[in-house]
Amino acid sequence: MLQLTSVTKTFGGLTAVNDVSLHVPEGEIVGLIGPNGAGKTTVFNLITGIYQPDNGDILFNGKSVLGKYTHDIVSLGIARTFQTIRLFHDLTVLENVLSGCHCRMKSGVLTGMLQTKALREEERKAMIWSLKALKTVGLSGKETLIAKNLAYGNQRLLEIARALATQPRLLILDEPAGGMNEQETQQLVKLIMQLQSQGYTILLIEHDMSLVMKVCKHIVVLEYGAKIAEGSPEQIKQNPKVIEAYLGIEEEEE
Ligand SMILES: Nc1ncnc2c1ncn2[C@@H]1O[C@H](COP(=O)(O)OP(=O)(O)OP(=O)(O)O)[C@@H](O)[C@H]1O
Repeated sequence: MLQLTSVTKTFGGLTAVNDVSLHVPEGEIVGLIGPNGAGKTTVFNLITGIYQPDNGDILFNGKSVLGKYTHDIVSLGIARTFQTIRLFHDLTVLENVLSGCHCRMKSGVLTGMLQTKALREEERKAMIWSLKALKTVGLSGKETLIAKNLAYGNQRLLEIARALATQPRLLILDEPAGGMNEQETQQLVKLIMQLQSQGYTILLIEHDMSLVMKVCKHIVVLEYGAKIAEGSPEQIKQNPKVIEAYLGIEEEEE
């Protein structure tokens, strides 16, 4: 479904992503891990059109997304969440999810002013999708709450619901368990597996290794922008380069 081929991105003299190739097959959950500053979020920003690579190509369902605007990439079926929660904090839970439906609505300013039947039908569908997305992530009953008043873990789930409301085929999650407690993380594991069983393909950045090892079939490891390993959770756990990359960090922190 998603194929990155020899993708490189530099910022001034820094090579944030160095000749990275990775493949996310349809229906699978692929993990992207690596120490801080390894280039993981930059890879997400390249896939979603926030940055353009200096070299390489990014194909989604066989077609290059290079040069496309982020909103066009969302329309193609790629949705993401962010490492730092980016909600409309003063809007309700439901309004936040409805905002995700916007990319699927065709009505313009004129139909909006005229309140046409087509617009009302689109709004009805957006409402159905939004309620469905909230139900999927377990936030039914919280529709009228103001987003900023939700517990932190629920704000992360709301971000996932908003991403689902764009009706994606590929969901990319940037540290979805960040800041979650143990119980919230367990629920998240269940949700991610449930999303896969519903047909979503998932690419995941996560520092919580037990979550990554539980949900991912395939894991790609970056260090200093370059891919140093990839394989099954078992292969990754035993890979000397990966162990060294992570042990190196622990030693530095001591
Ligand atoms: N817009 C930018 N301008 C300059 N440097 C950047 C920019 N974005 C990222 N970088 C640098 O690129 C490198 C990779 O950053 P990136 O955020 O992709 O890493 P990461 O693996 O996601 O890290 P973390 O786990 O801490 O989120 C870092 O050295 C970072 O400082």
